[in-house]
Amino acid sequence: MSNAAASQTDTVIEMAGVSTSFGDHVVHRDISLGVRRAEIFALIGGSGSGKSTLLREMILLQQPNAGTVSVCGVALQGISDADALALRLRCGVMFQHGGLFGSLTVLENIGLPLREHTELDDGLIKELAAWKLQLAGLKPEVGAQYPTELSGGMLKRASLARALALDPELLFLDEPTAGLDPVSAAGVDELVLKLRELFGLTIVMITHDLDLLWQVADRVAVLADGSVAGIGSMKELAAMQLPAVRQFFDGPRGRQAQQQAKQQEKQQAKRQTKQPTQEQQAGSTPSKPK
Ligand SMILES: Nc1ncnc2c1ncn2[C@@H]1O[C@H](COP(=O)(O)OP(=O)(O)OP(=O)(O)O)[C@@H](O)[C@H]1O
Repeated sequence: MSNAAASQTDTVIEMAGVSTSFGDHVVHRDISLGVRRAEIFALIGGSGSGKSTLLREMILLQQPNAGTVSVCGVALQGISDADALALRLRCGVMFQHGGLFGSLTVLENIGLPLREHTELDDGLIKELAAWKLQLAGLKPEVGAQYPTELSGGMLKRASLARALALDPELLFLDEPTAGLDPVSAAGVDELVLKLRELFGLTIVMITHDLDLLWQVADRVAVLADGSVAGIGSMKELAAMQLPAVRQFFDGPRGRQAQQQAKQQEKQQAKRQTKQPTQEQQAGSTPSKPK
């Protein structure tokens, strides 16, 4: 495969020259970016910088005024209803406020996409919903509860379980740790990494959570003044001298998250030097049974 062809298939979401306005209010000016297969890609920016609007444009909830968006190789402009539905079924979305139906139990909420979009019988739907509940880190008994009975962290996990119901290829997370205590938020870091590792999901998330960004994001796009002010790994962004980017790193939370990330990197490096590598293990003589 040529390099050009390889890079095309590796880019799952492609936005080119995207401009968006609401009346006179210009939100995006000529934004271009690509999200690669199986990467964890984050959108950050100040309040009102257009993160949610950009995400909505990726999941067919909004049309830009100009430019092109393609997802999994499908151009979204002028897409037919049938193709739009097919594409939506390949995308799991976890909305910021959960979006679960209050009149349904957690298990019924998780099973809803399966009930709507598959011919599976009730028993199988229940089983699959229970598996997604477990995958999202919730105990089986939570399935019988109603959304109003759940803590903020549990609600996010239940919403994530529903987003995973149809085994999506792409997962969109809108502020997955907003409103969570640090322990619950740290659990989300691990969960996001696990999902990518287990299923090779491509994950796009909006977050203000610097810990989450340092721990899980492969690349981050910083939106400011209608454009992408910077794009790269957190390390690369931290080294940039762009004012819009620096704002995220120079506050007390930014410094703390950076220090924490550096410490974890050091600890990991130490652990790696102590542990024998797989090659070393494979090559070592097995100890004699005692
Ligand atoms: N449907 C709409 N009609 C009019 N204006 C809108 C609409 N949707 C978004 N906007 C405006 O577009 C701008 C960008 O909104 P958006 O929600 O994308 O920002 P954001 O970066 O996600 O903000 P936040 O971090 O506060 O959620 C805001 O000024 C918002 O008021």
